Amino acid sequence: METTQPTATGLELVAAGQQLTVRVPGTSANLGPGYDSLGLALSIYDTLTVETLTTGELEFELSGEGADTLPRDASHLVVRAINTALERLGFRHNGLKITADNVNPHGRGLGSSASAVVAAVTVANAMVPESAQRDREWILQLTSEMEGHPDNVAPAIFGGLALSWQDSEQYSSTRAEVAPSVIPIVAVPDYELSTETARGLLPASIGHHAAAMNSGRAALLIHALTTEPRFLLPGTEDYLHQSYRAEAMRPSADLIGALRSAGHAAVVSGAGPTVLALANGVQEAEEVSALIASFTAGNTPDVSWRVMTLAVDVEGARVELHRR
Ligand SMILES: Nc1ncnc2c1ncn2[C@@H]1O[C@H](COP(=O)(O)OP(=O)(O)O)[C@@H](O)[C@H]1O
Ligand SMILES: N[C@@H](CCOP(=O)(O)O)C(=O)O
Repeated sequence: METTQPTATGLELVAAGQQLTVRVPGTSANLGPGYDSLGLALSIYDTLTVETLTTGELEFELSGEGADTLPRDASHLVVRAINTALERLGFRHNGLKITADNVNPHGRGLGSSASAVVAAVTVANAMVPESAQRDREWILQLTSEMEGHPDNVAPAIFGGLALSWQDSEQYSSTRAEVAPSVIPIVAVPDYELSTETARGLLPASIGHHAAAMNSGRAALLIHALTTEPRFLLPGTEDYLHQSYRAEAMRPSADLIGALRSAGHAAVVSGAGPTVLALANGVQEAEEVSALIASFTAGNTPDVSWRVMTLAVDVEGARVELHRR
């Protein structure tokens, strides 16, 4: 336990004795050509419960992913995000108990940090009196600022397929409905790659030809995901980021190459190194899983993979319990 001292000047104290639980989906961003703009909410959930205390202390009960490595003090991402959100709302707390059960693997390209800040800001917003609470657009704005890009936080907040964009410092997002036959399959390797490192591998600019090619594929991808999934393979071709990052995730890049050569729409999930395949129907999903198993057994013997057939989450972040 450590004593916390959030900035006190002019801030109101939130009511003590509150307990709030939020369940937040993991997300896969980019989906190939949708760099920093497209993201899909996935049926893999972290659960965060926050209790407001009167002791001025921070208490932690962490289980699952990161339980052994995450800090148990004010530097914990969830505490930092709660403090920032409360301050923006004009409030502060006098101690918190954080209980987190994390399922989403960290540093793998499934938006774990985005899910953590969305959960934290959603909880902070629910902690203040109703008259001071803000809407989900405000949560989108603040969490996009924290992450530096909106493509993971938007689907984590709203669920489904999020199409996000930025005007100067203003972030916006809208949602599209994914065709019911589309099945996401993820292959999560045992090695990590931080988003910050992966972003550092990208060039400062790209040529007009690549930009034009990417625009066409991004437009096609929306149509493929929502209306005609038979176009998923060409729709997931990317010209902006994957090739620059491939050397930092060679086993994942090789698996993507094998899946695409066999006709399956496979991409780097977020900044990697998880591989996301988008199958059109159950039969293709089974073929994808079988190909992942045989390819990884024969070609990436030093890497162990966790393969999950998931669903598209359509709810987004949900406050499940709200007691005062
Ligand atoms: N639930 C969480 N609670 C606290 N910190 C988290 C949580 N999830 C992620 N993080 C932090 O974010 C880092 C991973 O972020 P990042 O490199 O962006 O990868 P990812 O693709 O998983 O979002 C973790 O190493 C950890 O420091
Ligand atoms: N558009 C971002 C997405 C990062 O996603 P993450 O799940 O790896 O955090 C990027 O490609 O850098």
